[in-house]
Amino acid sequence: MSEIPLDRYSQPSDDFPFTLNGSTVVDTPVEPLATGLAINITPSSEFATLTIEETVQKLRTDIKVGINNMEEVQRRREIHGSNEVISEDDEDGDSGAWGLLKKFLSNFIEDRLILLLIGSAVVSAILNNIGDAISITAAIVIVVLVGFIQEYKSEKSIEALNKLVPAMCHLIRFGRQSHVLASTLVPGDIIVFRVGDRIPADIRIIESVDLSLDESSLTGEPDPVHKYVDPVDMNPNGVIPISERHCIAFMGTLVKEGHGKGIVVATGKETAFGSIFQMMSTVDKPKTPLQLAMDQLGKQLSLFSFVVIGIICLIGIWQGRSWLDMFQISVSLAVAAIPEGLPIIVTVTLALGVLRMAKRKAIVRRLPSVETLGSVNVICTDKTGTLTANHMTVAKMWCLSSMANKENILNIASVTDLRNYLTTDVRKTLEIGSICNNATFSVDHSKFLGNPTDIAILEELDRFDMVDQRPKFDKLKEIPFSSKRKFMAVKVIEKDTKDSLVCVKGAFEVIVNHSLNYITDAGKIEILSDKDRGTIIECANHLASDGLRVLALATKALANGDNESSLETSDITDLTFAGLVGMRDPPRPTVKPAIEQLLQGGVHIIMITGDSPNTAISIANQIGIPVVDNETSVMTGDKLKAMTSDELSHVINHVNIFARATPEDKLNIVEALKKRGDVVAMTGDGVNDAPALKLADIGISMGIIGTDVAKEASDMILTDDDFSTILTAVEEGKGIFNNIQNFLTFQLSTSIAALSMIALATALNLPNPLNAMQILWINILMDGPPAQSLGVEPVDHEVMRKPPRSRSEAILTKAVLGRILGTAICIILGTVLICVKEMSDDGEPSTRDTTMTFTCFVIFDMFNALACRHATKSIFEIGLFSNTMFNLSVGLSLIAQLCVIYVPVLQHVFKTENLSAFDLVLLTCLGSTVFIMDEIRKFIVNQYLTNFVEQENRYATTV
Ligand SMILES: Nc1ncnc2c1ncn2[C@@H]1O[C@H](COP(=O)(O)OP(=O)(O)OP(=O)(O)O)[C@@H](O)[C@H]1O
Ligand SMILES: [Ca+2]
Repeated sequence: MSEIPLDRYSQPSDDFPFTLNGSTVVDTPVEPLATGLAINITPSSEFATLTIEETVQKLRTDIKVGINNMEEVQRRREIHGSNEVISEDDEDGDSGAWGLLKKFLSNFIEDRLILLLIGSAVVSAILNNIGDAISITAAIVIVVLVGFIQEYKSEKSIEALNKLVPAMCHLIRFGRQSHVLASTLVPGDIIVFRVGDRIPADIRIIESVDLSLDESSLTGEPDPVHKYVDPVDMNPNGVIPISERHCIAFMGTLVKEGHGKGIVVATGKETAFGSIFQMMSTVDKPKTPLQLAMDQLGKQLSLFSFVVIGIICLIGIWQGRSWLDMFQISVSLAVAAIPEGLPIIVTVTLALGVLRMAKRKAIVRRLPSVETLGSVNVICTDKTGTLTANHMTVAKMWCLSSMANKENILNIASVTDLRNYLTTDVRKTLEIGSICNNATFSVDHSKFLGNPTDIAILEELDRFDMVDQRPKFDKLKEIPFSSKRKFMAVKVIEKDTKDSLVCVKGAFEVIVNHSLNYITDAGKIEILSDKDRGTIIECANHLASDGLRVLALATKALANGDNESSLETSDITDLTFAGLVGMRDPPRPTVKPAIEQLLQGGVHIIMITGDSPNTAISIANQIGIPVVDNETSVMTGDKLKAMTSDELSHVINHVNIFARATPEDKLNIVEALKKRGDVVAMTGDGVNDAPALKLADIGISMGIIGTDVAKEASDMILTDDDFSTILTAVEEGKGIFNNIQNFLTFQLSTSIAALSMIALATALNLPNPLNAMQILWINILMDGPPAQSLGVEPVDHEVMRKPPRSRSEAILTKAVLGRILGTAICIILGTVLICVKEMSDDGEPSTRDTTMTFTCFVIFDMFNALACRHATKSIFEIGLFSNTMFNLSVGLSLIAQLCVIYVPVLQHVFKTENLSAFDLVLLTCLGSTVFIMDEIRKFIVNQYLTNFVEQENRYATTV
């Protein structure tokens, strides 16, 4: 049974057609939909009208503790099934051996060519040509079997793709909260959710704080919907439409704002999403551009082959050959020449590539993205957590009064006893840092959990012999940190003294602008002069140029006893400045080499960060992002906002850093780049990043710190949040494309050679060099395992030295076509040579003659496959044994070929006879010419390329 997690790559949330025929789906049973299917009433329509108490009672659960009995959980799972949406397609497709057999048999009927072959077997039988009839039947079964196995494999690998991103949720059960797989939920479970989460089941909301959900995946309505806990009035006319169930959070929708809590009322198929999905499963999965191109190529080739075969057939009959013979040859030729396996091999190659990428920490959510990856020429990346480790430590501190200027910055890392430096302003700075803080110590993990910036401050307290100040205070209100505001503030009241104050920490520009006073080393409060402001900014910039993230800390005393829980952004004025802290977040060690390779491959890299320009430049220098000139290469968010999209696209070519940028700026950046025709990859993790991730050609989200919203909007997820994984993915993307080109070369050259040879023989009125069975055999080699194994050729790391492929570039480039024709000509000449030599003795095609010709062709083709493993590199460079699948399938094909020649039963079927060892050696020598020829071509190409690169380098050094 194949589960379809909501993340199913083939079902992007934005274009998954929940709106059928323009009308929004509403789950009333009365209205059958255009597809002829009515949607069932789902439990949420009833629960929407119940109060919280009624819901709790009905589902026998507890708001605080959740379900408190494992047996009960199991019982409910047995009744309702696991919380997964399963498509009906897969359900009956998997109903055991019978389902498989049915599928297998349907292959005989669906393929018209196979039907024709069956027809010809029947005709042979009627004409008493039993031998022929049996052989053809055997051949048909083999052909269909090979195709069937491949198709099965392709389906299996696509199913595996669907399971790559399991949905998770925060569950309360047995009185504890835990992070679990969404598939484990049962009705009655209590769930908490917050901004960025995806709703894991249909949930009756019992707590809602500023809660609004994006239900577009369900209703097609783009605006977020507010949700609250009050029940909906009963609807006398029947069922309440989905859009009016404002106390229900539906499975698959996304939390856009706020947070909440709720009781699971329906899971899996019983959810609104599930009931709609069941209908949708009949809708065709979208194909990737490459698959479409392959389909088209297949159609063109079919048409071409049909015309050629038609002509061959007519000429043959006109020449007076047996029409049954001609019919059989033509149909076999059609089976062989038409690369019907092509689309499947492409799909399998893409799917296997995606699985390989997943092992290397990049999960591609949509198949077409694999192709786009190879064309990416601009990567926009976040700094914190992607380029850097996201592990912050306080490296330096500075206070105005006790340290005066940038010469006296306190270097925390190099001081052994920090207690000696604990002046009042330093103490205040740290106190504010611990009060304005959301990190918590987890005894379970024996470390701090929360925002790395917050953690860094708490971790430093010990060395100053200080303790967390939060237990002394009651928190009244918080303005949470946001990348847009760039500060965080809390209003607290001291428990003992009832002193009320505001503590703020954030980007130094913001804090300094809102500061009126500063605190001295003796604890007095003095007016902050403009000169002082200048000094602070100078020191902050000095810290930043060292690659540190700089935060300023400030406070503001309120009236004693002020316990009103209100705090607005406008209250953050007239602050008292305390000090600066500089935090180090070291670059990930893997990033520098990755950037070097990407730059070599002509990829433009842009860092987008909320940190200050100096911090960004310093980090860029450390990891090798070129900053040619601090004026043109670095742009701040303010400057960016003042520009139009057109203006931006004119200058963006030179920009490598956007500093003090907000997630909203990312959208403008992507737009400007796309305007230039760039193929853009953009990283992101927050809810605000989603629009930019969607707009980018490849939206990349972070597996660890990313929100569900960002993941949903993205095309690819980095499970380790590491920038260098993007390189891996781009590399794989390019590699997969090359592999596809390579097996295309192999298939098409074989196909053209076979077709031309028969056409030639017919046109020249010579006997047919290959009989129907032999042609079908060649078809199996060509469409089957050897071709498939070319698709899993390991990636050659040198692909990164070539520039990104243009998106409009055809798969069959001139170079590829040249290779195909060259190879085909070589095979034809060689095989015709053998054929003519063998037939020259008596002019009649004996069994030996066709055996020789047939074996010659097969050996040629295996050498051809070997040559096709790489477009430009010698086989000895890539290693004869680097593709085990290939060696295995070619080895087995050759053994099978020997069986066909030497095993008596098969001799009968294929009309072959024993060949001498000398014959085999001769054929091998001849067959290897196609390989040798290609090696020579590669040598010449490489020679030319090296010269070219040398010239380029020489040019680069002279400039
Ligand atoms: N938890 C926090 N509390 C207060 N201020 C913070 C906090 N985190 C960051 N800042 C301040 O806001 C600035 C911008 O941080 P922000 O988190 O927006 O950067 P970012 O966009 O995450 O960085 P990047 O794009 O490199 O990942 C920082 O330079 C810092 O001064
Ligand atoms: Ca074929």
